[in-house]
Amino acid sequence: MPLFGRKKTEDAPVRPAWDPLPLPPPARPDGLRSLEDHRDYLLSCVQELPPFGQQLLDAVDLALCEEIVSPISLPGFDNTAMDGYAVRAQDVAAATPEAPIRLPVVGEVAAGQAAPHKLSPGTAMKIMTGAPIPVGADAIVAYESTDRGAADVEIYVPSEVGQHIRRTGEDVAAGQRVFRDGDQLDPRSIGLLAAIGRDKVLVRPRPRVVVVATGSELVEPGRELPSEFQIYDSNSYLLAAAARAAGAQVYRVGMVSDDPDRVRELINDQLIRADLILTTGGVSQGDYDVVKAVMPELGATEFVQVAMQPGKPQGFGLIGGERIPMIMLPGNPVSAFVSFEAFARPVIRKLMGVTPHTRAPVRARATHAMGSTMSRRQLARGIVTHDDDGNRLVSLAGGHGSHLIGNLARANALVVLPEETDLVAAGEQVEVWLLSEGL
Ligand SMILES: Nc1nc2c(c(=O)[nH]1)N[C@H]1C(S)=C(S)[C@@H](COP(=O)(O)OP(=O)(O)OC[C@H]3O[C@@H](n4cnc5c(N)ncnc54)[C@H](O)[C@@H]3O)O[C@H]1N2
Ligand code: MOO
Repeated sequence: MPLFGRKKTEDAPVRPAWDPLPLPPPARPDGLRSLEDHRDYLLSCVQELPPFGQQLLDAVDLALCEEIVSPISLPGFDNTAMDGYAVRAQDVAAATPEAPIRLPVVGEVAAGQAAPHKLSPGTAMKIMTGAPIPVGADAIVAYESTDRGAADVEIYVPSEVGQHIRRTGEDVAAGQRVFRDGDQLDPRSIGLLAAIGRDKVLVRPRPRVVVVATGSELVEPGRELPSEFQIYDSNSYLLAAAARAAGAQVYRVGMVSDDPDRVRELINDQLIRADLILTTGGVSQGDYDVVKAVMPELGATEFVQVAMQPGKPQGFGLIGGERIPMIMLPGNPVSAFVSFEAFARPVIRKLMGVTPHTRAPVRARATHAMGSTMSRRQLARGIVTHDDDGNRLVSLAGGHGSHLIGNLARANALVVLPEETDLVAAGEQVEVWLLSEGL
C-alpha cells in the first residue's frame, strides 16, 4: 500500500504509563502532611540495597548482611605479654632484690616462632612479647625485674603462676559469634574482622546518591559571578557533603538551568548510576519551577506541602522503569538542609540497612523565648552548649528565614518546636537534633 494511503492511527505523543506511587498517607484537615507521615511514607517506598561482598577497608560504616562466627580463638595460643624470661613460678618464688635467684638461660623464643624445646625445671628461656609460652614454663619475668643476663639471668622478684601470660581464647573463643546480621561496622569492628582472618564481608553497599541543583541563577563556586543578581550554587555542595557524611557515595552533578529539556536529559542520564537522586529547587509555585513541571514525565511523582518550616514544599518520585527514588527538595538553602535531615538522611540510612533511620532526639533548655509558626513544625537552627552541671542549653543561631545559610553554618543542632505552639518560653525544655558529635 502506498504510504499516503495508510490510515493514521496515533497522533498523541507516547507517554509511558508509570505505575503509580504507593498510596500516600491522608492529609491533615488543613491539607498539609505531617513531617512524620511524609518521612514514614518515603521510608516505606524504598528498600534496603541488596548485599554484596566488600573488601574489609571499604566496609567501614556499612551494615553486615551475614552473621560472623570466629573460626579461631584470640589469642590463638598462650603467649607472653612482656619481653623477658619464661620460667617456672616455683623456681623464682623466693627471689628478692637482695637475694636474686640465678637461672641458666637455655634458649630464646621470638614472636612468630615455636619455642626451641621444652623448659626444664631450674632454667629460664628468653622470650619476646607475643611469642608462645614454652612447654614447662608457667610464668614470665619482665626484663625490668632481672639483670637481663644472656648466659645466666638474675631474677629479683617472685612470680605467680600465669604472670604476664595471655591465655588462648580469653578474648574471643573459636566458634563465638562476634557480629550479628545488620551490625554497622566501625573501625574497631574492622580490626576484629582482620584479627579473625577475614578480608571480605557481605555488606549493604553505600547508596550512590546523585545530587543536582536546579536554577538558572546559579553559578559554580570558583567562577566570577556574571551579574550581581546571580548567586553561587551552595545547595549541591551542602547536600553532597551531608549525603557523604550520612555514608553515601556521592556524585555531585552540580547545577542545571531551568530549561526543561536540560533537566529531562540530565536526569535520564543519571538514572543509570543512582540509587537515589536528590534535587533542590523548582518545587514551589514559581513560573520556572522546572522540577515540578518535568519530573512527572519521567516517573511516578508527588508534590506535597509538609507541615514544617522551613521545608514546606516537597517532591518525591520513583523515576524511570527502574523506579529510582528521587527526593526533590526545596531550593532555599536552609530548607534544603533541613529537609535533607528530615527525609533524605533517613532514606539513605534505610538504603544502607543501618538503624535507627532517624536521629535520636535529645532535650535541651531554651536560654531565651523562641517564636514558632503555629500549625507547622519549626526546625530552627540552634547552638547547644552546657551549663556548669553539664545540662544541655540551646539558643537560636538566628532567625527562621530559610535563606540564612550563615546562621546554619554556625548552628550545631536543629531545635524542633511543636506545631501546637507559637512561643516557647525561656527555660522550657525543647527537643533538639544534634548535628555534631560530642554535644
Ligand atoms: N507563591 C509562593 N512562593 C513560594 C512558596 C509558596 O508556597 N508560594 N513557598 C516558598 C518556600 S517555603 C520555599 S522553601 C521556596 C521553594 O522554592 P523552590 O523549591 O521552587 O526553589 P527555587 O524557587 O528554585 O529557589 C528558592 C530560593 O533558593 C535559592 N536557591 C535555589 N537553589 C539554590 C542553590 N543551589 N544554591 C543556593 N541557593 C539556591 C533561589 O535562588 C531562591 O532564592 O519557595 C518559596 N516561594
Ligand atoms: O518551607 Mo520554605 O522551606 O519555608 O522556606
